[in-house]
Amino acid sequence: MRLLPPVPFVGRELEEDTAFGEYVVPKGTEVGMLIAALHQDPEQFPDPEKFNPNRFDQLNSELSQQSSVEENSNVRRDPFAYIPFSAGPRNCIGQKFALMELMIVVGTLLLNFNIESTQTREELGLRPALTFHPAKGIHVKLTNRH
Ligand code: HEM
Repeated sequence: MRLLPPVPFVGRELEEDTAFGEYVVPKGTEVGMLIAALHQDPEQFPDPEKFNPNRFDQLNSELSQQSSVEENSNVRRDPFAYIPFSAGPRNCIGQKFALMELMIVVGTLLLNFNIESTQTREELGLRPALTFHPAKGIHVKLTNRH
């Protein structure tokens, strides 16, 4: 969700002149926000290329009460540094459903199987479109744990 966010970018049309740092972008401009790049900001995620789920550990014990993805981010991190479901009034309406589904599916798989990837990240052959797709599928080896 951080390194390869399924939705790599979102767009908005500015309703008013908006300042981004030293630049003022006029009303009506279409702005693209590259979530995939945002998630690799080394100031927010040191050693950004590294897959390290422990980055999100701090509040994991509160996961069951979590009401938004941001709450599961490191508290010292900018609240908008990690936005796989976007943010604001038009963010993902399926966010909570998707997270529940993810936890159930991934949890059930991990309880029952050891999972080993047979590809490197480069071999996934990412095909960026509206959503990120692996060009040739995701190949894993499952070994029964029981
Ligand atoms: C891991 C899974 C998912 C991710 C990463 C994801 C991500 C996103 C993102 C980034 C947006 C764009 C929001 C924006 O423009 O600011 C979006 C919109 C949306 N998503 Fe998801 N989504 C996921 C799963 C789902 C599911 C399961 C559903 C429905 C059951 C869903 C329904 C929607 C809808 C209806 C919108 C449009 C909301 C609007 O424009 O008001 N998504 N999603």
